[in-house]
Amino acid sequence: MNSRRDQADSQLYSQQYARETLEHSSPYQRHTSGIRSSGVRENAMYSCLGQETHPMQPGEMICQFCGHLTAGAQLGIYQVQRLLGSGRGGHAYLAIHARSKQQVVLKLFPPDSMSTPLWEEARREARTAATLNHRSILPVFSCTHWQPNGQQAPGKPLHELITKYSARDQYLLTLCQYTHANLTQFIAYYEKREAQQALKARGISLRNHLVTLIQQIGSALSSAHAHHLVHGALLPGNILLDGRDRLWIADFGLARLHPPFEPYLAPELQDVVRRGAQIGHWQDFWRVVTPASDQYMLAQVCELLFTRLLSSEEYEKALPVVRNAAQALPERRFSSVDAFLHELLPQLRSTSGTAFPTGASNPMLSQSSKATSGSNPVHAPLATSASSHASYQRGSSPAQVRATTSDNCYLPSTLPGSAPSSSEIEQYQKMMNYDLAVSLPSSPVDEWEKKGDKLFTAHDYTGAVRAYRQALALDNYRSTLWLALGDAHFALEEYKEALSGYEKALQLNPNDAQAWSNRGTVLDVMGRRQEALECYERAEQLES
Ligand SMILES: Nc1ncnc2c1ncn2[C@@H]1O[C@H](COP(=O)(O)OP(=O)(O)OP(=O)(O)O)[C@@H](O)[C@H]1O
Repeated sequence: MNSRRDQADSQLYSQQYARETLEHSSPYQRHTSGIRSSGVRENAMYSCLGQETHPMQPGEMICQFCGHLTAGAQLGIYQVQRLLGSGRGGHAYLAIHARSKQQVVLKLFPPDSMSTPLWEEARREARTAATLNHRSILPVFSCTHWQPNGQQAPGKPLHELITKYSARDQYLLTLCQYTHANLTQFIAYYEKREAQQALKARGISLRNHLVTLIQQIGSALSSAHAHHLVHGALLPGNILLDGRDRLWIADFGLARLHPPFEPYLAPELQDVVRRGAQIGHWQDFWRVVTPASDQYMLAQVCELLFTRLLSSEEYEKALPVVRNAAQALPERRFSSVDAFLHELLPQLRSTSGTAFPTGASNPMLSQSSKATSGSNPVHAPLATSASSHASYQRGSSPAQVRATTSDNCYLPSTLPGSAPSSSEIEQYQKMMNYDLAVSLPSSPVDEWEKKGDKLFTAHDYTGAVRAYRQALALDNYRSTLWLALGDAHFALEEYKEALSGYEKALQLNPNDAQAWSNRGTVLDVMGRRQEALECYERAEQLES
Protein backbone atom coordinates (compact mmCIF):
# COMPACT_ATOMS: atom_id res chain seq x y z
CA MET A 1 0.00 0.00 0.00
CA ASN A 2 1.32 3.36 -0.90
CA SER A 3 1.40 5.83 1.97
CA ARG A 4 1.51 8.73 -0.52
CA ARG A 5 3.81 10.78 1.64
CA ASP A 6 4.82 12.55 -1.54
CA GLN A 7 1.27 13.76 -1.98
CA ALA A 8 1.21 15.52 1.33
CA ASP A 9 0.88 18.88 -0.37
CA SER A 10 -2.35 17.93 -1.99
CA GLN A 11 -4.02 16.88 1.27
CA LEU A 12 -5.18 20.35 1.99
CA TYR A 13 -8.41 20.41 3.82
CA SER A 14 -8.56 22.35 6.99
CA GLN A 15 -9.77 21.60 10.45
CA GLN A 16 -12.36 24.23 9.88
CA TYR A 17 -13.62 22.41 6.82
CA ALA A 18 -14.39 19.34 8.90
CA ARG A 19 -16.37 21.41 11.37
CA GLU A 20 -18.12 23.33 8.65
CA THR A 21 -19.14 20.15 6.92
CA LEU A 22 -20.94 19.05 10.02
CA GLU A 23 -22.33 22.46 10.92
CA HIS A 24 -23.65 23.12 7.45
CA SER A 25 -25.20 19.77 6.81
CA SER A 26 -28.79 20.45 5.91
CA PRO A 27 -31.79 18.71 7.39
CA TYR A 28 -31.72 16.56 4.27
CA GLN A 29 -28.27 15.32 5.07
CA ARG A 30 -29.06 14.64 8.71
CA HIS A 31 -32.37 12.91 8.04
CA THR A 32 -31.93 10.94 4.90
CA SER A 33 -34.57 8.41 5.83
CA GLY A 34 -37.96 8.91 4.30
CA ILE A 35 -36.67 9.18 0.73
CA ARG A 36 -39.11 7.62 -1.67
CA SER A 37 -38.23 6.03 -4.95
CA SER A 38 -39.85 8.97 -6.72
CA GLY A 39 -36.84 10.95 -5.59
CA VAL A 40 -38.43 13.40 -3.14
CA ARG A 41 -39.00 13.27 0.59
CA GLU A 42 -41.95 11.47 1.96
CA ASN A 43 -44.28 13.30 4.35
CA ALA A 44 -42.45 16.54 3.70
CA MET A 45 -43.29 20.00 2.51
CA TYR A 46 -42.43 19.98 -1.16
CA SER A 47 -40.56 23.10 -2.10
CA CYS A 48 -38.03 24.11 -4.68
CA LEU A 49 -34.46 25.16 -3.96
CA GLY A 50 -34.75 28.47 -5.82
CA GLN A 51 -33.91 31.79 -4.22
CA GLU A 52 -37.55 32.24 -3.32
CA THR A 53 -38.90 28.81 -2.62
CA HIS A 54 -42.25 27.81 -4.04
CA PRO A 55 -44.45 24.96 -2.95
CA MET A 56 -44.35 22.02 -5.34
CA GLN A 57 -46.52 19.05 -6.15
CA PRO A 58 -45.51 15.71 -4.65
CA GLY A 59 -43.30 13.86 -7.13
CA GLU A 60 -42.32 16.99 -9.03
CA MET A 61 -38.57 17.22 -9.54
CA ILE A 62 -38.24 20.62 -11.19
CA CYS A 63 -40.06 23.74 -10.07
CA GLN A 64 -42.37 24.98 -12.81
CA PHE A 65 -41.86 28.60 -11.76
CA CYS A 66 -38.12 28.96 -11.44
CA GLY A 67 -36.70 25.74 -12.86
CA HIS A 68 -34.86 24.68 -9.70
CA LEU A 69 -34.74 21.19 -8.29
CA THR A 70 -36.97 20.15 -5.40
CA ALA A 71 -35.40 20.21 -1.97
CA GLY A 72 -34.21 16.72 -1.12
CA ALA A 73 -34.63 15.38 -4.65
CA GLN A 74 -32.77 12.16 -5.34
CA LEU A 75 -31.03 11.70 -8.66
CA GLY A 76 -29.74 8.19 -8.87
CA ILE A 77 -27.58 7.65 -5.84
CA TYR A 78 -27.20 11.36 -5.13
CA GLN A 79 -29.45 13.40 -2.92
CA VAL A 80 -29.66 17.12 -3.55
CA GLN A 81 -29.08 19.31 -0.50
CA ARG A 82 -28.92 22.93 -1.50
CA LEU A 83 -28.43 25.36 -4.34
CA LEU A 84 -24.85 26.56 -4.62
CA GLY A 85 -25.57 29.16 -7.26
CA SER A 86 -26.59 29.78 -10.82
CA GLY A 87 -24.39 30.63 -13.74
CA ARG A 88 -24.84 31.58 -17.37
CA GLY A 89 -26.17 28.19 -18.39
CA GLY A 90 -27.53 26.39 -15.38
CA HIS A 91 -27.70 25.79 -11.68
CA ALA A 92 -25.20 24.10 -9.37
CA TYR A 93 -26.37 22.06 -6.37
CA LEU A 94 -24.57 20.48 -3.48
CA ALA A 95 -25.55 16.82 -3.25
CA ILE A 96 -24.41 13.80 -1.28
CA HIS A 97 -23.71 10.25 -2.31
CA ALA A 98 -26.35 8.24 -0.44
CA ARG A 99 -24.04 5.50 0.82
CA SER A 100 -20.67 7.17 1.32
CA LYS A 101 -22.12 10.60 2.25
CA GLN A 102 -19.50 12.08 -0.03
CA GLN A 103 -20.32 15.65 -1.08
CA VAL A 104 -20.50 16.31 -4.81
CA VAL A 105 -21.79 19.03 -7.10
CA LEU A 106 -24.61 18.35 -9.54
CA LYS A 107 -25.08 20.89 -12.28
CA LEU A 108 -28.26 21.05 -14.22
CA PHE A 109 -28.36 22.82 -17.56
CA PRO A 110 -31.92 23.34 -18.77
CA PRO A 111 -32.62 22.91 -22.46
CA ASP A 112 -31.97 26.14 -24.27
CA SER A 113 -32.08 26.52 -28.03
CA MET A 114 -28.90 28.60 -28.14
CA SER A 115 -26.60 26.05 -26.60
CA THR A 116 -28.36 22.66 -26.64
CA PRO A 117 -27.05 21.82 -30.15
CA LEU A 118 -23.55 22.06 -28.65
CA TRP A 119 -24.13 19.64 -25.78
CA GLU A 120 -22.58 16.65 -27.50
CA GLU A 121 -19.41 18.58 -28.25
CA ALA A 122 -19.40 19.92 -24.69
CA ARG A 123 -19.66 16.41 -23.30
CA ARG A 124 -16.74 15.30 -25.46
CA GLU A 125 -14.60 18.23 -24.30
CA ALA A 126 -15.48 17.66 -20.66
CA ARG A 127 -14.36 14.04 -21.05
CA THR A 128 -11.14 15.03 -22.80
CA ALA A 129 -10.36 17.57 -20.08
CA ALA A 130 -10.91 14.91 -17.41
CA THR A 131 -8.52 12.54 -19.16
CA LEU A 132 -5.71 15.08 -18.92
CA ASN A 133 -5.51 14.27 -15.20
CA HIS A 134 -4.18 17.72 -14.51
CA ARG A 135 -4.16 18.60 -10.83
CA SER A 136 -5.68 22.01 -11.50
CA ILE A 137 -8.40 20.93 -13.93
CA LEU A 138 -11.54 19.86 -12.11
CA PRO A 139 -12.65 16.63 -13.74
CA VAL A 140 -16.29 16.12 -14.59
CA PHE A 141 -17.08 12.61 -13.32
CA SER A 142 -20.20 12.25 -15.35
CA CYS A 143 -22.06 14.29 -17.96
CA THR A 144 -25.38 12.87 -19.09
CA HIS A 145 -28.74 13.79 -20.52
CA TRP A 146 -31.46 13.64 -17.93
CA GLN A 147 -35.22 13.89 -17.92
CA PRO A 148 -36.89 15.18 -14.75
CA ASN A 149 -39.92 12.98 -15.01
CA GLY A 150 -38.17 9.88 -16.25
CA GLN A 151 -37.29 6.90 -14.08
CA GLN A 152 -35.00 8.26 -11.38
CA ALA A 153 -33.67 4.85 -10.36
CA PRO A 154 -32.51 5.75 -6.87
CA GLY A 155 -29.35 3.96 -5.88
CA LYS A 156 -27.91 3.90 -9.39
CA PRO A 157 -24.78 5.73 -10.45
CA LEU A 158 -25.52 8.86 -12.43
CA HIS A 159 -24.24 7.56 -15.75
CA GLU A 160 -26.87 4.83 -15.61
CA LEU A 161 -29.60 7.46 -15.65
CA ILE A 162 -28.52 8.47 -19.12
CA THR A 163 -31.37 8.75 -21.55
CA LYS A 164 -31.18 8.83 -25.29
CA TYR A 165 -30.93 12.42 -26.41
CA SER A 166 -34.00 13.28 -28.40
CA ALA A 167 -36.78 14.90 -26.41
CA ARG A 168 -37.09 18.61 -25.87
CA ASP A 169 -37.20 18.57 -22.06
CA GLN A 170 -33.92 16.86 -21.66
CA TYR A 171 -31.49 18.51 -19.29
CA LEU A 172 -27.74 18.23 -19.27
CA LEU A 173 -26.62 16.91 -15.91
CA THR A 174 -23.04 16.87 -14.69
CA LEU A 175 -21.37 15.57 -11.60
CA CYS A 176 -18.09 16.75 -10.15
CA GLN A 177 -16.17 17.06 -6.94
CA TYR A 178 -17.30 19.65 -4.38
CA THR A 179 -14.75 22.29 -3.47
CA HIS A 180 -15.14 24.82 -0.74
CA ALA A 181 -14.83 28.19 -2.31
CA ASN A 182 -14.52 30.05 -5.55
CA LEU A 183 -12.36 33.01 -6.46
CA THR A 184 -15.15 35.50 -5.83
CA GLN A 185 -15.47 34.27 -2.24
CA PHE A 186 -11.71 34.25 -1.81
CA ILE A 187 -11.50 37.88 -2.89
CA ALA A 188 -14.47 38.92 -0.77
CA TYR A 189 -12.83 37.40 2.25
CA TYR A 190 -9.30 38.71 1.72
CA GLU A 191 -10.47 42.20 1.01
CA LYS A 192 -11.34 42.46 4.66
CA ARG A 193 -8.79 44.23 6.73
CA GLU A 194 -9.08 41.70 9.58
CA ALA A 195 -8.37 38.82 7.23
CA GLN A 196 -5.27 40.53 5.91
CA GLN A 197 -4.14 41.42 9.39
CA ALA A 198 -4.57 37.83 10.53
CA LEU A 199 -2.29 36.73 7.72
CA LYS A 200 0.18 39.44 8.47
CA ALA A 201 0.33 38.34 12.10
CA ARG A 202 1.39 34.91 10.86
CA GLY A 203 4.00 36.30 8.53
CA ILE A 204 2.18 35.01 5.47
CA SER A 205 2.30 36.94 2.23
CA LEU A 206 -0.97 37.22 0.38
CA ARG A 207 0.97 38.28 -2.70
CA ASN A 208 2.96 35.05 -2.65
CA HIS A 209 -0.24 33.15 -2.27
CA LEU A 210 -1.66 34.86 -5.34
CA VAL A 211 1.45 33.86 -7.25
CA THR A 212 0.77 30.23 -6.32
CA LEU A 213 -2.84 30.49 -7.45
CA ILE A 214 -2.00 32.21 -10.74
CA GLN A 215 0.65 29.59 -11.47
CA GLN A 216 -1.96 26.87 -11.09
CA ILE A 217 -4.40 28.62 -13.39
CA GLY A 218 -1.63 29.09 -15.95
CA SER A 219 -0.51 25.50 -15.73
CA ALA A 220 -4.06 24.19 -16.24
CA LEU A 221 -4.67 26.46 -19.21
CA SER A 222 -1.35 25.62 -20.82
CA SER A 223 -1.98 21.92 -20.50
CA ALA A 224 -5.47 22.30 -21.95
CA HIS A 225 -4.20 24.45 -24.83
CA ALA A 226 -1.51 21.91 -25.60
CA HIS A 227 -4.34 19.40 -26.07
CA HIS A 228 -6.40 21.75 -28.23
CA LEU A 229 -8.87 22.55 -25.49
CA VAL A 230 -9.92 26.12 -24.82
CA HIS A 231 -11.83 27.05 -21.70
CA GLY A 232 -13.80 29.94 -23.15
CA ALA A 233 -15.15 31.44 -19.91
CA LEU A 234 -12.50 31.81 -17.25
CA LEU A 235 -14.72 33.64 -14.76
CA PRO A 236 -14.07 33.82 -11.01
CA GLY A 237 -16.99 31.44 -10.35
CA ASN A 238 -15.22 28.82 -12.46
CA ILE A 239 -12.01 29.09 -10.47
CA LEU A 240 -12.41 26.91 -7.40
CA LEU A 241 -10.29 26.62 -4.30
CA ASP A 242 -9.93 24.17 -1.47
CA GLY A 243 -9.26 26.77 1.18
CA ARG A 244 -5.50 26.32 1.24
CA ASP A 245 -3.32 26.56 -1.79
CA ARG A 246 -5.05 24.17 -4.17
CA LEU A 247 -6.93 25.54 -7.13
CA TRP A 248 -9.00 24.01 -9.91
CA ILE A 249 -10.44 25.42 -13.10
CA ALA A 250 -13.95 24.05 -13.46
CA ASP A 251 -16.24 23.44 -16.39
CA PHE A 252 -13.93 22.78 -19.32
CA GLY A 253 -16.31 22.05 -22.19
CA LEU A 254 -19.33 23.33 -20.32
CA ALA A 255 -18.31 26.93 -19.62
CA ARG A 256 -17.91 27.51 -23.33
CA LEU A 257 -21.58 26.75 -24.04
CA HIS A 258 -22.35 30.41 -23.34
CA PRO A 259 -20.16 33.48 -23.87
CA PRO A 260 -18.69 35.20 -20.85
CA PHE A 261 -19.78 38.68 -19.88
CA GLU A 262 -17.78 41.89 -19.72
CA PRO A 263 -14.98 42.40 -18.86
CA TYR A 264 -14.00 38.81 -19.58
CA LEU A 265 -15.20 38.74 -23.17
CA ALA A 266 -12.16 39.31 -25.40
CA PRO A 267 -12.65 42.16 -27.86
CA GLU A 268 -12.18 39.91 -30.91
CA LEU A 269 -15.20 37.83 -29.81
CA GLN A 270 -17.62 40.67 -29.28
CA ASP A 271 -19.00 40.78 -32.81
CA VAL A 272 -19.50 37.03 -32.91
CA VAL A 273 -21.35 37.13 -29.64
CA ARG A 274 -23.49 40.04 -30.75
CA ARG A 275 -24.37 38.14 -33.92
CA GLY A 276 -25.03 34.95 -31.96
CA ALA A 277 -27.48 36.82 -29.74
CA GLN A 278 -29.30 38.01 -32.86
CA ILE A 279 -29.44 34.73 -34.73
CA GLY A 280 -30.16 32.68 -31.62
CA HIS A 281 -27.27 30.27 -31.16
CA TRP A 282 -23.77 30.16 -29.75
CA GLN A 283 -22.26 27.83 -32.31
CA ASP A 284 -20.00 30.49 -33.81
CA PHE A 285 -18.84 31.58 -30.40
CA TRP A 286 -18.00 27.96 -29.61
CA ARG A 287 -15.77 27.80 -32.66
CA VAL A 288 -13.94 31.13 -32.42
CA VAL A 289 -12.61 30.99 -28.87
CA THR A 290 -8.83 30.57 -28.80
CA PRO A 291 -5.98 30.22 -26.34
CA ALA A 292 -5.47 33.96 -26.88
CA SER A 293 -8.99 34.68 -25.62
CA ASP A 294 -8.27 32.51 -22.57
CA GLN A 295 -5.11 34.56 -22.04
CA TYR A 296 -7.19 37.74 -22.18
CA MET A 297 -9.50 36.38 -19.48
CA LEU A 298 -6.59 35.30 -17.33
CA ALA A 299 -5.27 38.86 -17.57
CA GLN A 300 -8.64 40.13 -16.36
CA VAL A 301 -8.57 37.69 -13.47
CA CYS A 302 -5.04 38.82 -12.55
CA GLU A 303 -6.02 42.46 -12.59
CA LEU A 304 -9.05 41.69 -10.48
CA LEU A 305 -6.87 39.92 -7.91
CA PHE A 306 -4.22 42.60 -7.84
CA THR A 307 -6.45 45.62 -7.64
CA ARG A 308 -8.71 44.10 -5.06
CA LEU A 309 -6.17 42.41 -2.83
CA LEU A 310 -2.80 44.11 -3.16
CA SER A 311 -1.49 47.59 -2.65
CA SER A 312 -0.64 49.46 -5.84
CA GLU A 313 3.10 49.28 -4.99
CA GLU A 314 2.86 45.53 -4.92
CA TYR A 315 1.46 45.13 -8.38
CA GLU A 316 2.59 48.22 -10.26
CA LYS A 317 5.47 46.41 -12.00
CA ALA A 318 3.20 43.56 -12.97
CA LEU A 319 0.45 45.71 -14.39
CA PRO A 320 2.05 46.49 -17.77
CA VAL A 321 2.59 42.77 -18.31
CA VAL A 322 -1.03 42.08 -17.48
CA ARG A 323 -2.15 44.79 -19.84
CA ASN A 324 -0.10 43.32 -22.60
CA ALA A 325 -1.91 40.03 -22.18
CA ALA A 326 -5.16 41.95 -22.48
CA GLN A 327 -4.31 43.76 -25.68
CA ALA A 328 -7.34 44.32 -27.85
CA LEU A 329 -5.64 42.58 -30.78
CA PRO A 330 -4.91 38.95 -29.99
CA GLU A 331 -1.72 38.98 -32.05
CA ARG A 332 -0.32 41.64 -29.75
CA ARG A 333 -0.77 39.46 -26.69
CA PHE A 334 1.84 36.98 -25.54
CA SER A 335 2.41 33.95 -27.71
CA SER A 336 0.97 31.69 -24.99
CA VAL A 337 -0.26 31.66 -21.42
CA ASP A 338 3.13 30.26 -20.43
CA ALA A 339 4.90 33.19 -22.03
CA PHE A 340 2.56 35.57 -20.21
CA LEU A 341 3.26 34.05 -16.82
CA HIS A 342 6.95 33.82 -17.57
CA GLU A 343 6.94 37.61 -17.76
CA LEU A 344 4.40 38.25 -15.06
CA LEU A 345 5.51 36.23 -12.08
CA PRO A 346 9.02 37.69 -11.71
CA GLN A 347 7.49 41.19 -11.75
CA LEU A 348 5.17 40.23 -8.95
CA ARG A 349 7.84 38.57 -6.90
CA SER A 350 10.25 41.45 -7.29
CA THR A 351 7.98 44.12 -5.89
CA SER A 352 8.89 45.46 -2.51
CA GLY A 353 5.53 46.72 -1.30
CA THR A 354 4.01 45.52 1.94
CA ALA A 355 2.64 42.04 1.72
CA PHE A 356 -0.56 42.88 3.54
CA PRO A 357 -2.15 46.08 2.45
CA THR A 358 -4.60 47.59 4.84
CA GLY A 359 -7.64 49.56 3.89
CA ALA A 360 -5.66 52.71 4.47
CA SER A 361 -2.72 51.75 2.31
CA ASN A 362 -4.69 50.22 -0.51
CA PRO A 363 -6.47 52.83 -2.55
CA MET A 364 -8.63 50.19 -4.20
CA LEU A 365 -9.93 48.76 -0.99
CA SER A 366 -12.70 51.14 -0.06
CA GLN A 367 -14.03 51.12 -3.60
CA SER A 368 -13.90 47.37 -3.93
CA SER A 369 -15.47 46.70 -0.56
CA LYS A 370 -18.62 48.28 -1.86
CA ALA A 371 -18.62 45.99 -4.82
CA THR A 372 -18.23 42.95 -2.62
CA SER A 373 -21.41 43.48 -0.75
CA GLY A 374 -23.67 43.50 -3.72
CA SER A 375 -22.56 41.84 -6.86
CA ASN A 376 -19.94 40.22 -8.97
CA PRO A 377 -16.43 41.54 -8.73
CA VAL A 378 -16.51 44.81 -10.56
CA HIS A 379 -13.33 46.14 -12.00
CA ALA A 380 -12.41 48.17 -15.00
CA PRO A 381 -11.81 46.01 -18.05
CA LEU A 382 -8.14 46.15 -18.83
CA ALA A 383 -8.44 46.96 -22.46
CA THR A 384 -10.96 49.66 -21.86
CA SER A 385 -9.03 51.57 -19.24
CA ALA A 386 -7.55 54.04 -21.65
CA SER A 387 -6.21 56.22 -18.84
CA SER A 388 -3.84 53.52 -17.75
CA HIS A 389 -2.02 52.65 -20.93
CA ALA A 390 0.69 50.13 -20.46
CA SER A 391 4.32 50.88 -20.96
CA TYR A 392 5.30 47.24 -21.13
CA GLN A 393 7.39 46.26 -24.15
CA ARG A 394 7.84 42.71 -25.29
CA GLY A 395 10.03 41.64 -28.18
CA SER A 396 9.57 43.86 -31.18
CA SER A 397 5.88 44.36 -30.59
CA PRO A 398 5.18 47.69 -28.98
CA ALA A 399 2.64 47.52 -26.23
CA GLN A 400 -0.50 49.25 -27.21
CA VAL A 401 -3.68 49.24 -25.25
CA ARG A 402 -6.74 49.81 -27.34
CA ALA A 403 -10.04 50.98 -26.10
CA THR A 404 -12.74 48.46 -26.86
CA THR A 405 -16.40 49.07 -27.37
CA SER A 406 -18.41 48.54 -24.24
CA ASP A 407 -21.86 48.48 -25.76
CA ASN A 408 -22.38 44.78 -25.14
CA CYS A 409 -25.57 45.28 -23.25
CA TYR A 410 -27.12 41.96 -24.22
CA LEU A 411 -25.14 40.20 -21.55
CA PRO A 412 -25.66 41.12 -17.92
CA SER A 413 -22.64 42.43 -16.08
CA THR A 414 -23.81 40.79 -12.88
CA LEU A 415 -25.54 37.47 -12.56
CA PRO A 416 -27.91 36.18 -9.95
CA GLY A 417 -26.26 33.81 -7.56
CA SER A 418 -22.70 34.78 -8.38
CA ALA A 419 -22.13 37.02 -5.37
CA PRO A 420 -21.34 35.15 -2.18
CA SER A 421 -23.97 35.29 0.53
CA SER A 422 -22.92 36.53 3.94
CA SER A 423 -23.02 32.98 5.30
CA GLU A 424 -20.76 31.79 2.49
CA ILE A 425 -18.31 34.55 3.24
CA GLU A 426 -18.48 33.69 6.91
CA GLN A 427 -17.84 30.04 6.19
CA TYR A 428 -14.94 30.85 3.98
CA GLN A 429 -13.64 33.33 6.49
CA LYS A 430 -13.39 30.71 9.19
CA MET A 431 -11.81 28.26 6.85
CA MET A 432 -9.25 30.60 5.35
CA ASN A 433 -8.20 31.83 8.74
CA TYR A 434 -6.65 28.49 9.33
CA ASP A 435 -5.76 27.56 5.86
CA LEU A 436 -2.97 29.79 4.75
CA ALA A 437 -1.01 28.67 7.75
CA VAL A 438 0.14 25.99 5.34
CA SER A 439 2.57 28.53 3.93
CA LEU A 440 4.35 28.84 7.26
CA PRO A 441 7.86 27.52 7.63
CA SER A 442 8.34 23.98 8.84
CA SER A 443 6.73 23.41 12.26
CA PRO A 444 7.25 20.77 14.98
CA VAL A 445 4.27 18.94 13.46
CA ASP A 446 6.08 18.83 10.10
CA GLU A 447 9.18 17.56 11.84
CA TRP A 448 7.29 14.71 13.52
CA GLU A 449 5.55 13.88 10.27
CA LYS A 450 8.85 13.74 8.40
CA LYS A 451 10.30 11.58 11.14
CA GLY A 452 7.31 9.25 10.84
CA ASP A 453 7.81 9.04 7.08
CA LYS A 454 11.47 8.16 7.50
CA LEU A 455 10.67 5.43 10.01
CA PHE A 456 7.94 4.12 7.73
CA THR A 457 10.35 3.97 4.81
CA ALA A 458 12.81 2.13 7.04
CA HIS A 459 10.02 -0.39 7.84
CA ASP A 460 9.96 0.66 11.49
CA TYR A 461 6.19 0.83 11.57
CA THR A 462 5.89 0.92 15.34
CA GLY A 463 8.25 3.90 15.42
CA ALA A 464 6.25 5.52 12.61
CA VAL A 465 3.02 5.12 14.57
CA ARG A 466 4.66 6.81 17.55
CA ALA A 467 5.96 9.70 15.44
CA TYR A 468 2.63 10.26 13.71
CA ARG A 469 0.86 10.22 17.05
CA GLN A 470 3.29 12.86 18.34
CA ALA A 471 2.46 14.99 15.32
CA LEU A 472 -1.27 14.44 15.83
CA ALA A 473 -0.96 15.49 19.45
CA LEU A 474 0.09 18.88 18.08
CA ASP A 475 -2.34 19.05 15.16
CA ASN A 476 -5.00 16.43 14.86
CA TYR A 477 -6.75 18.16 11.99
CA ARG A 478 -4.15 17.28 9.38
CA SER A 479 -5.60 14.65 7.08
CA THR A 480 -2.19 13.52 5.81
CA LEU A 481 -1.20 12.51 9.31
CA TRP A 482 -4.28 10.37 9.79
CA LEU A 483 -3.69 8.74 6.42
CA ALA A 484 -0.07 8.05 7.31
CA LEU A 485 -1.09 6.67 10.69
CA GLY A 486 -3.59 4.41 8.96
CA ASP A 487 -0.85 3.15 6.63
CA ALA A 488 1.51 2.43 9.51
CA HIS A 489 -1.19 0.49 11.38
CA PHE A 490 -2.04 -1.37 8.18
CA ALA A 491 1.60 -2.38 7.80
CA LEU A 492 1.44 -3.72 11.38
CA GLU A 493 -1.73 -5.62 10.42
CA GLU A 494 -3.70 -3.59 12.96
CA TYR A 495 -6.69 -3.24 10.72
CA LYS A 496 -9.18 -1.71 13.11
CA GLU A 497 -6.76 1.10 13.91
CA ALA A 498 -5.88 1.47 10.21
CA LEU A 499 -9.53 1.83 9.31
CA SER A 500 -10.02 4.44 11.99
CA GLY A 501 -7.02 6.41 10.63
CA TYR A 502 -8.41 6.39 7.09
CA GLU A 503 -11.82 7.42 8.30
CA LYS A 504 -10.39 10.37 10.20
CA ALA A 505 -8.42 11.35 7.09
CA LEU A 506 -11.60 11.22 5.02
CA GLN A 507 -13.53 13.31 7.51
CA LEU A 508 -10.94 16.00 7.03
CA ASN A 509 -10.42 15.53 3.31
CA PRO A 510 -13.29 13.67 1.68
CA ASN A 511 -11.79 14.15 -1.78
CA ASP A 512 -8.64 12.18 -1.09
CA ALA A 513 -8.66 9.32 -3.56
CA GLN A 514 -5.76 7.61 -1.78
CA ALA A 515 -7.60 7.54 1.54
CA TRP A 516 -10.69 6.08 -0.16
CA SER A 517 -8.61 3.45 -1.86
CA ASN A 518 -6.73 2.53 1.33
CA ARG A 519 -9.98 2.40 3.27
CA GLY A 520 -11.23 -0.01 0.60
CA THR A 521 -8.14 -2.19 0.99
CA VAL A 522 -8.46 -2.46 4.73
CA LEU A 523 -12.19 -3.19 4.50
CA ASP A 524 -11.39 -5.91 1.98
CA VAL A 525 -8.91 -7.46 4.37
CA MET A 526 -11.56 -7.29 7.09
CA GLY A 527 -13.98 -9.16 4.83
CA ARG A 528 -16.30 -6.19 4.25
CA ARG A 529 -16.29 -6.56 0.48
CA GLN A 530 -19.33 -4.50 -0.44
CA GLU A 531 -18.14 -1.47 1.53
CA ALA A 532 -14.70 -1.93 0.02
CA LEU A 533 -16.16 -1.82 -3.50
CA GLU A 534 -17.91 1.44 -2.74
CA CYS A 535 -14.62 2.91 -1.57
CA TYR A 536 -12.84 1.81 -4.74
CA GLU A 537 -15.64 3.30 -6.83
CA ARG A 538 -15.22 6.61 -5.02
CA ALA A 539 -11.44 6.54 -5.40
CA GLU A 540 -11.79 5.89 -9.11
CA GLN A 541 -14.21 8.77 -9.52
CA LEU A 542 -11.81 11.10 -7.78
CA GLU A 543 -8.86 9.89 -9.80
CA SER A 544 -10.56 9.83 -13.17
N1 LIG B 1 -17.42 21.91 -7.94
C1 LIG B 1 -17.88 22.94 -7.25
N2 LIG B 1 -17.65 23.04 -5.94
C2 LIG B 1 -18.09 24.09 -5.22
N3 LIG B 1 -18.78 25.11 -5.75
C3 LIG B 1 -19.05 25.07 -7.06
C4 LIG B 1 -18.62 23.99 -7.89
N4 LIG B 1 -19.04 24.23 -9.15
C5 LIG B 1 -19.68 25.40 -9.10
N5 LIG B 1 -19.70 25.90 -7.86
C6 LIG B 1 -20.27 27.17 -7.44
O1 LIG B 1 -21.64 27.17 -7.71
C7 LIG B 1 -22.02 28.44 -8.21
C8 LIG B 1 -22.76 28.27 -9.52
O2 LIG B 1 -21.89 27.61 -10.43
P1 LIG B 1 -22.11 27.64 -11.98
O3 LIG B 1 -21.03 26.86 -12.62
O4 LIG B 1 -23.52 27.28 -12.26
O5 LIG B 1 -21.96 29.17 -12.31
P2 LIG B 1 -20.68 30.09 -12.29
O6 LIG B 1 -19.45 29.25 -12.28
O7 LIG B 1 -20.84 31.11 -11.21
O8 LIG B 1 -20.80 30.85 -13.65
P3 LIG B 1 -20.80 30.28 -15.12
O9 LIG B 1 -21.36 28.90 -15.12
O10 LIG B 1 -21.66 31.25 -15.79
O11 LIG B 1 -19.41 30.29 -15.62
C9 LIG B 1 -20.77 29.28 -8.32
O12 LIG B 1 -20.65 30.07 -7.17
C10 LIG B 1 -19.68 28.26 -8.34
O13 LIG B 1 -18.46 28.74 -7.82
